[in-house]
Amino acid sequence: MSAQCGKNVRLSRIIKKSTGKSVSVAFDHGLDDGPMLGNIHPRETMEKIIEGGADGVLISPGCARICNDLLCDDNAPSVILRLDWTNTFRAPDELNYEEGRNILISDVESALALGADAVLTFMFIGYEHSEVEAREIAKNAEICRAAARLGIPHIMEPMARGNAKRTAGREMDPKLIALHTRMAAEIGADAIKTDYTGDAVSYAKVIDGCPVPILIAGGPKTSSVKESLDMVKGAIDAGASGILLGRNVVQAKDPAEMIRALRAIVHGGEEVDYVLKHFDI
Ligand SMILES: O=C[C@H](O)COP(=O)(O)O
Repeated sequence: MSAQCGKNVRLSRIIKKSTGKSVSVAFDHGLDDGPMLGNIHPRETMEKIIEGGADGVLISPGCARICNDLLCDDNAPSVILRLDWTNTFRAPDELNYEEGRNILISDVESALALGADAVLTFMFIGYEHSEVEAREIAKNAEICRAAARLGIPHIMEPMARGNAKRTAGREMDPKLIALHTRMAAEIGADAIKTDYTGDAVSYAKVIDGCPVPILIAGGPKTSSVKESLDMVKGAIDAGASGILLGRNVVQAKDPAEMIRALRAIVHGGEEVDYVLKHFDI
């Protein structure tokens, strides 16, 4: 029971009790994709994330060290530590891999030592060779058991990727998202970060079939700010427990102001038009 107490306390720092929602930022791109707009100088971006008032921030073990003093600030977000690395997002366009590869780079004990309030791992489904998918499940089950022993929430990030005919190009397919989010919940996820389907009606069905909180992932920066706000509003209207957005925050004109705008929608229940009018985003 005491380990569950630890999970509850830590998860409440990320998904706030007052609204049942979270505005968290994914800032782990350097680990898989290297330097890019928004992460060239990690400490500068982290200062913006803190200024905006994010509830949680997803970072790599290295970034937890680089930003250690910033993460001790009064208003610093909770740390969600990424425990795995992947080349899935670079393949196949950059390196011509047939399929992505994924591997653990840290563990739950190390995450606690770095100050994490939660750990997070990918759970890819849909690779051509089913043993890769099986390894993904085994990886998540292993981390899940360690997290349960040590009282730290395990957020799983299930995603339909790979070249297999049954998943290729179907990342936002409501049936696949319903499948992998439910699988993650049944393995033991405390919360889930995953793709949005693109509309509130189909997402409400995903959420209805998933017994643990879902935070949406953002994906590439949208062509307009309104598009990303519409995505967030749709997910919240569908019953999502919040957001764990990356590029649409860290590549925004002003990431701090973007976080404040997102908080108005997610925690404040504001409409997109109101936010566009009242925030300089
Ligand atoms: O899942 C990977 C990263 O957390 C990316 O986040 P993003 O797609 O919202 O930029």
